[in-house]
Amino acid sequence: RWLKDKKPVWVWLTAVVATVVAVVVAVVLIVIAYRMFRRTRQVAAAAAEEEDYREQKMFYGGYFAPARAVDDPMSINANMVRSPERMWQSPARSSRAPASPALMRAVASPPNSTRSAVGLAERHIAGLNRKTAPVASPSRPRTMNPLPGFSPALPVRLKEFSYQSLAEATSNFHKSNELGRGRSGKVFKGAFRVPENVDKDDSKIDVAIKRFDKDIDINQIRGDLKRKYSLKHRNLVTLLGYGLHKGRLYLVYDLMSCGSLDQRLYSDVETVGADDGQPSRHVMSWDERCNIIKDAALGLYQLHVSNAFHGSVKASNILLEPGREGRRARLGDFTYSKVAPPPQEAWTSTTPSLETDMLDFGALILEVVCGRRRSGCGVPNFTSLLDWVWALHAQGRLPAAVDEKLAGNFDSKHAVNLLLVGLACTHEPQRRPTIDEVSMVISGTKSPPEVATSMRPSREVHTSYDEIFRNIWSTRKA
Ligand SMILES: Nc1ncnc2c1ncn2[C@@H]1O[C@H](COP(=O)(O)OP(=O)(O)OP(=O)(O)O)[C@@H](O)[C@H]1O
Repeated sequence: RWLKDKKPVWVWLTAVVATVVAVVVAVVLIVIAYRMFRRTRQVAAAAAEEEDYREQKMFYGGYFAPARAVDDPMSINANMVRSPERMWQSPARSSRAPASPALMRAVASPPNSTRSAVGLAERHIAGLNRKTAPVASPSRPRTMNPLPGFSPALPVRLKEFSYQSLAEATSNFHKSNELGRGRSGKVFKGAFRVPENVDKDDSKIDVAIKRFDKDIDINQIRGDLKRKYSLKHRNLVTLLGYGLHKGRLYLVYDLMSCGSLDQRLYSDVETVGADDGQPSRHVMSWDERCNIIKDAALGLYQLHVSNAFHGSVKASNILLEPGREGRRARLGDFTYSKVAPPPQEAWTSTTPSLETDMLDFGALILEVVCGRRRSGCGVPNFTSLLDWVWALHAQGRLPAAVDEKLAGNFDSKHAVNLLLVGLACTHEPQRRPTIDEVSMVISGTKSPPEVATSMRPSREVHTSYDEIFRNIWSTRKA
């Protein structure tokens, strides 16, 4: 109609200018909205971090004190950081890949550098003391890595407990307080009284106390405890303290009220929380499984960037607690004894190291996705879960590995990604992905690696560290 009306040129010009202005205004508004959204997210993340640090500062009302100045046992592990273009690609990649020059400079910087976990903690606490704003403060530490949801750990000073206080906390290690049994001892539920909080709600601190068996050689762990520090992190079960009595070692940990992953994953009957007291059927949901894998990955990432390895990543060492949206997980049962793996010349594919952690973590991912144990997986003709999943992968039927109890209620693309990254962790050591790579696949910020069916590793490489550890343990006992 406009054309027919033969409007004068100035009308056309005005229309064009108005359109351009409208588009520019729209773009500006979108940019402003996006920046505000990002800013809100940053503030929320900073507030969560702030909360973490505040909690750390007042760690159980001062009963377990946060560390302030320590000989930093934690420094960024240069070997963990690689440039993105090198990820997945280099078959001949050295497991001790050289760090980027920037990182090498950071690592070479003086002790108490702001890049160490301790430095970060101290700077942060100092920042809090000055009541600085969460985001704007120049003294606030930056998170060390780009993983979504990750914040660095803080050091915690270990407390030494007398046998008397440990016995009192557990009613003399009464059977009714027993939480579980591992290869090296029993774990009991306990509670310490906090004298300064007698009239308050938090007058008791619930803990889990691991009592090592009498015949366990505790020298390695005892040496480890000389460091007197542990880590507090939302994805690690903090070691709070220890006790020694008549050659027996006791370790005191955060109590994780929902027990361990193996107890929940492999039992689909649950009495806890049933309204009528009758056992209720409960299958761990897909979202909960994804959260647990993510939490465990962030916990392991914290250890690996701290130059430590775990050495026993398995479902019984993933401990659970209630979260806002289902249970959340923490990686438990680690000590500092595993800081600084042996020199490279001394490595074999099975020497406990960051790489064996990755093998175990890959097996853990498969266990959670498939809802089956890594050995004795319950599939006819297969004992090893890894063998079964590799076989399905060879047939192009990976989704069939997902736990059938989920009755199809899962995101099949994400499930396949998890299975692929789990399989990639079972490659020979130097080709296994690192925990930062795995974490990115888990959080969906990176695609999984190519896993050709021909890449299936030899059986020796399949050997879980757990089995090796059992052998070492029995040799030691002998
Ligand atoms: N902090 C904790 N909070 C709650 N329960 C715990 C805690 N630590 C351990 N447990 C329970 O105690 C059980 C035994 O733990 P423990 O660490 O001794 O054994 P493990 O990891 O199975 O074997 P090991 O460490 O000897 O190889 C766990 O499976 C878990 O159910």
